[in-house]
Parts: sequence; structure tokens; C-alpha cells
Amino acid sequence: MSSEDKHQRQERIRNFAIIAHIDHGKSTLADRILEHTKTVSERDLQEQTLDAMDLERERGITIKLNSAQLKYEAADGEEYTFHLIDTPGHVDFSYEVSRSLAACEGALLIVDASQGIEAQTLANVFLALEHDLEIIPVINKIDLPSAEPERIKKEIEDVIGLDTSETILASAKDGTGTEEILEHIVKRVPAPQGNVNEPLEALIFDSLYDSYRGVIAYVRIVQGTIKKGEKIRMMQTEKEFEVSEVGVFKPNPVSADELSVGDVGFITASIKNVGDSRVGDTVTHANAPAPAPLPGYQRMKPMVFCGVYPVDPNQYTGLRDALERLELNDSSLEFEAEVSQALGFGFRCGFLGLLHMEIIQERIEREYGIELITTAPSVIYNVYLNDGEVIEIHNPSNMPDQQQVMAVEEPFVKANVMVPNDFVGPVMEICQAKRGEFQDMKYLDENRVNIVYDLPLTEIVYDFFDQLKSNTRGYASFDYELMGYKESKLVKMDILLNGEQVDALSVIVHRDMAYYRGKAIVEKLKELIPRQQFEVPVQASIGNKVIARSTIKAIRKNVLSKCYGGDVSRKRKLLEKQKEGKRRMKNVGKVEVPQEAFMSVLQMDANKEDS
Ligand SMILES: Nc1nc2c(ncn2[C@@H]2O[C@H](COP(=O)(O)OP(=O)(O)OP(=O)(O)O)[C@@H](O)[C@H]2O)c(=O)[nH]1
Repeated sequence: MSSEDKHQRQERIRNFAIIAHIDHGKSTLADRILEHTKTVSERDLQEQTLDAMDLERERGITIKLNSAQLKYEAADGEEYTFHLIDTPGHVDFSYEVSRSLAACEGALLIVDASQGIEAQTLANVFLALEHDLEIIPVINKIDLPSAEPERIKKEIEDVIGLDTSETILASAKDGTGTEEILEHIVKRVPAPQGNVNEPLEALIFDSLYDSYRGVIAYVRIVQGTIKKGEKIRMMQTEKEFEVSEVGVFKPNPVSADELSVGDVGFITASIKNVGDSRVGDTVTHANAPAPAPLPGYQRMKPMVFCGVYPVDPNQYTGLRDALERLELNDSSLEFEAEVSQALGFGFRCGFLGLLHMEIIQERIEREYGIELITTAPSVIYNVYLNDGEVIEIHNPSNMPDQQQVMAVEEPFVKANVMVPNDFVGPVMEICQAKRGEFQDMKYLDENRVNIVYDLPLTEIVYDFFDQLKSNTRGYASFDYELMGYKESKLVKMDILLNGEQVDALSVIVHRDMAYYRGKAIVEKLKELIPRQQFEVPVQASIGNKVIARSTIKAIRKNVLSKCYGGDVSRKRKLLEKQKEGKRRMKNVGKVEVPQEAFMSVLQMDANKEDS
């Protein structure tokens, strides 16, 4: 292709993302677009093609980014190449969202006609505006009887300040508006800038590990071109590779001769670890490198840590293999070996957030068949010692003795909560109970309010979101960003079972809440730990001082005594049932403790805590 042809082709490329809150219809709309452009034949179109992972489909959320190349013949008679880049809709993955937006010139903003803008949508729209994207508002689900497109338009204008005169009214369910959306993309989203003759700059906006090809890096070419056989360098990690294949997603990966300015596609280069091709890094040619990497690179750092142990100690090596494999695919997952007196050999793992943590745990159990015991999640604390040393603690049981500690800092976030007026009271109560500091409150329209609080991350890691949902009948939406560290009055609380301290149950709590938390935990443990053959005291202590106590009464339990006579099959069933119940038990000293107990600190309801 001549330079001139390449330029003409570049003029007809449109790169866009879809921004939407969970359930507002992003996947359904993406399906309509794929259908309409005949990218995927209707017969092949599995419901929601873009959400590929099983787990993702089950949970109905987008975890990993995906992209698709579409050909669209527009009303002006020209054929356009669209690249649709899917973005995850969850706070844990906001950095990935920011990189995928950096790969686009435009974004469709999908808002449910019966719901309105939600906190996460707002956060992502502002990210898109920062990247100077052209935003095309689409009000979806107008087929619903409860649709209020005029109210939503006004909300988009008032809250985001977008001009909504050209808003598209759509129903992804019945296909209304799909054609109009495609035409608006052609007219309103700018063609990519950049020059084919400049040194290569390609932005990695996602990468995944394929056991056959190695890492597949998803890239947007910002300057220059890239071909098979060329020597490339990752500008941040400074690793060099030889390109084994370039291609595009249709939406399945298909080889291409070359990727050129404006293209979105993939590169493989026998890269063995996703850590070598990090999201946000810039790919350039090794022998004619670009002068500087693309801006905005950040190393994704885990924020939430927990202990992960195999129920069966023999599966320790299996668990390590599973984590190593998952790490290949997920450069934000971190882990290191850890030994707990209570749980034996396991790993301390770091995650981007709670959802990320749940996803990894579920994948280990499902894909690798390893049953896990996990401890309550914790954040990273900065601990200032009396001797001037500063240490980072991400396992509460490693907290030094109180006498040695001068001060403790914990991470804080700025949280936006959007709710209907009626729920302002309950939301403020929850934030206050979670040690929140009120910052701001704004009306979105007559009906809805945005409340801003500074909150300790650790309180969000606990049951904040669940409480928010249950106290606002599911109406609240919530988003947060990390602000930094602040000093708090934090202490380590230990739990003793039968007089023995259980390291895996230690937590770091605010001094003013220690008594209530301690009381709630010992009560919860009393509920969760089955009666043993002897009486078991459960205590919560700070330093050597016991602050709460409960007792698990002794019983003598023999399930077989229930079976009169010799019904063998019934007997076997009962024994199996008992075995089943025991599977996730760990012996801690002489006491059998079920998995749930290690998460008990997460399961306290607010009322108990406040009472
Ligand atoms: N009535 C109606 N329902 C719709 C429309 N578009 C999507 N839905 C339904 O809304 C629900 C959510 O749609 P999805 O496409 O899965 O939403 P999503 O935004 O992709 O959600 P995540 O993948 O979780 O981010 C599904 O049950 C869809 O069938 C629409 O235009 N009208």
C-alpha cells in the first residue's frame, strides 16, 4: 500500500469505546452493532460476544477488555473501519479503562432511559473528557414503559455538561437506533491523527496470555507501522522481542500483514509473561525508537491483600502453580509464600480490589480444582516505629507490638455515592459509621443527589457496598478513587480460641470501634464454629487485654446414633454429609474451624456493630 493509500485508509478509521454502567445495556448494544455490520453472522452470534470469559458471562460483568474490528458501509457510500474497544465497568479496573480510552477518539455514553447516570459512568465520562474524546450520548432501553428520555437528557446536560441536542434514543433490545449510532460515529468521531512515517509508537491497552502464542498484546498504533519479523522494545520495561505475528480482532484474532497508524489490533512476540508487556507501556522499534514513551503509564499496584491457603495441605504446590499461571495472565496479581500457625503453608496475595480478589479465588477453585481457605482482606498500612523506621504492613498479624508503634497511617479514598433524595439520610449514616468525612453534596436533578465522602479504604473493603445497596434498596451507585494516606488511631486486635491466639484471625481496627468489632466477631465466631467435645472460650484482645468474650458450649455429637437399626445406605449418607461439612474445616489447636470463620470479620451486620 502506498503512503497515499495508507493516508486515505487512516481517514476512514474510527476508534471508539462504550461507556456504561453495569446493566445499562453495553453488551446488548455491542451485539446489535456486530450484527448490523455483519461482523458476526446472526447464527454465530452468541449472546454477548464481547464478554468472552465464562465467569464474566455468569456474573454479567465485563472483566477483561476486548476489542473488535468492524467494516461499515456508511450513508456516504464509503466503507469505514471501526474499532470497538470494550471497557470494564468496575472500579477495580479503572486504570484499564483509562488506557482503553486513550486508544480511542470517541466514546458512546450509554445511559439507561429508566435509571439515569450512575457514579461509575460519571467517573468514566470524566476520564474520557480528560482524553479529549468525542462523546456521543445514547439513551438506551427507550422501549421500556418507565423510560424517561427527557429527564435523562437533562441529567446528562446538568451533571456532565454535554450538549444533548444530538442524543440518540435507542433500544438495544429491538435494534432501534443502531444505524443512527453508526452514522454518528462516522460523522462525529475524528479519524486518528499520526503519521505512518514516524517511528513506531503503539499503546498496549490490554494483554493476555495464550499458552500457544505467549502473550497477546492488544495495541493501538499511535505513530508508524509494525510488521512480523521486526525487533521491538517495550519502552517502560525495556525488554526486546521479535514480532511473530500482528493481526486484528474480527472479533476472533486474524493475522494481518501490517498494523499502521490508527489501527487497533494485536502483537505476539513469544513473550512469556504479561509482566513484560504491561498495560500502558509503549511498543517501539528497537533500532529506530520513538523519542519518548506515550504519557500516562502507571504500574498497577494491588490495594487489597489476603491469605490464601489450600484446605488440603497436599495441594500447596498445586496452588503455587495455579497462582504462577494466573500471574502470567494478570500483571496486577501479586503473591508471596506465607506461613500461618493456624492455616499452615499458603500465600499472601495482592489484588486491585475486592472483585478482582473474588475472581481470582473463584478461578483457582474452578479451573484448578483447589479448595481454598482465605483470610479477611486487608489494606496496606504505613507503620511508623519509635526508632524512626517506617514499615509497610499488609498482614495484620505482622503488626509490631503496640509499645513500638508511634503512628499508623491507612489509605483513604474519595467516594462518590449517587442516590435518590429519599436515601440521603441512610447513606450519610453509613458513611459516618464507616469513619467517613463529609466533603460535598450536589443535586443532580430534583430527584437525585451526589454525596462525596472521604473514607478509609479498609471500611470499603468490608461490607460498605452491601450495606449501601441494602439500605437504599439497590438504588445507590458508588465509585471511588485513592487519595493517599492519613494517620488514624489503629490497633491490632487478636482473636483467641481456647486460649490460643489464631494469627489468621487478627485484624487491624480503629481504637474507637475495637470494642464493638471485637464483640461482634466473637459472637459471630460462636455462631460459625460448631460445638466441640469440650467448651471453647472465644476472646478478642488488644495487647494482653481481653475486650470481648463468648463461649462455645460443649456437646457430644454422634450422628450415627440417629440411625436406629442397620440401614447401611442411610448411615453412609449421613457420614458423607458429615464429611462434606468437614471439608472446609481447619484444625486450629484442638478446635475445628470452618472457612466462613476466617471471613467472620466481614460478615457482621451494621446494627450489631452500632448497637
Ligand atoms: N428492555 C430493554 N432491555 C435491554 C435493552 N438493552 C439491554 N437490555 C437488558 O438489560 C440487561 C443488561 O444488559 P447488558 O447488555 O448485559 O448490560 P451491560 O451494560 O453489558 O452489563 P455489563 O456487561 O454487566 O456491564 C439485559 O437483561 C438486557 O437484555 C433495551 O434496549 N431494552
